[in-house]
Amino acid sequence: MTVILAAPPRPVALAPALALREVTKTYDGAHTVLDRVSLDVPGGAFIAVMGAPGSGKSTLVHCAAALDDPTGGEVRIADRRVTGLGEAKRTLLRQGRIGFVFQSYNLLPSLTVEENLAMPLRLAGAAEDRDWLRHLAERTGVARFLRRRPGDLAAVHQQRAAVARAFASRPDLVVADEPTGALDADEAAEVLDLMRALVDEWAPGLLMATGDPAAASRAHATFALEGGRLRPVLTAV
Ligand SMILES: Nc1ncnc2c1ncn2[C@@H]1O[C@H](COP(=O)(O)OP(=O)(O)OP(=O)(O)O)[C@@H](O)[C@H]1O
Repeated sequence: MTVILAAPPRPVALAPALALREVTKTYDGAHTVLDRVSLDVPGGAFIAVMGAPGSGKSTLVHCAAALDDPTGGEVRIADRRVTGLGEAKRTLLRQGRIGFVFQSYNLLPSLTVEENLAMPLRLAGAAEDRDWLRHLAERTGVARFLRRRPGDLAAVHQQRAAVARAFASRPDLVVADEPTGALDADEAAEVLDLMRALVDEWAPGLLMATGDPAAASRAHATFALEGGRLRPVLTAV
């Protein structure tokens, strides 16, 4: 019998995957990097934030993903207020509800690809779901590498595995910080197409920081971060 795995069921989300309200981040009491930034990332939306080096893209992503606390304003993930949560609750929220893709993959080198993919579910205390992990690995093109260690893989396959890991817990939100920064143009296109397809199929919100206009062009919408403020980038139709 052939078992066909459907896309993972998701409840209809009324709240956006991510809501930033008047988020401000000031370093050292003087250096304001984010200045009252508001942004909604609905489920099923791939949103890019572009900006020059040092404009605050990583700061924005870190505040959005509960890795850092804003100085002011509010962050909500799937209608859960993140701002003001204690570290233990924020860790639980990150493990269960947020997926991460970094420029340098950040796979655990001593674990196999399969163990890396299983890690988010394990950390979130969820039951192991081998059918889901197998489906995820096939969908992201890393099934043939499951027994290998990340260091044995080409860069593009490492990033595919990192994308798989980011979606493993069926998160509300995926954040990607320069996910193509270590890849050549063809590899970057491959990874971006994969991320876009997974957002379209599985409907988390995805917030990507990038300095690369070609990467941003794969998003549903793009914003520029300048002087601490976000402005929509209009694209030609
Ligand atoms: N922990 C910190 N303490 C003090 N200043 C910081 C800290 N983190 C970042 N900054 C400063 O905030 C500004 C924005 O940094 P951030 O890394 O968010 O920008 P970015 O757009 O992601 O840059 P890049 O593209 O070069 O990674 C920079 O001037 C940086 O030096």
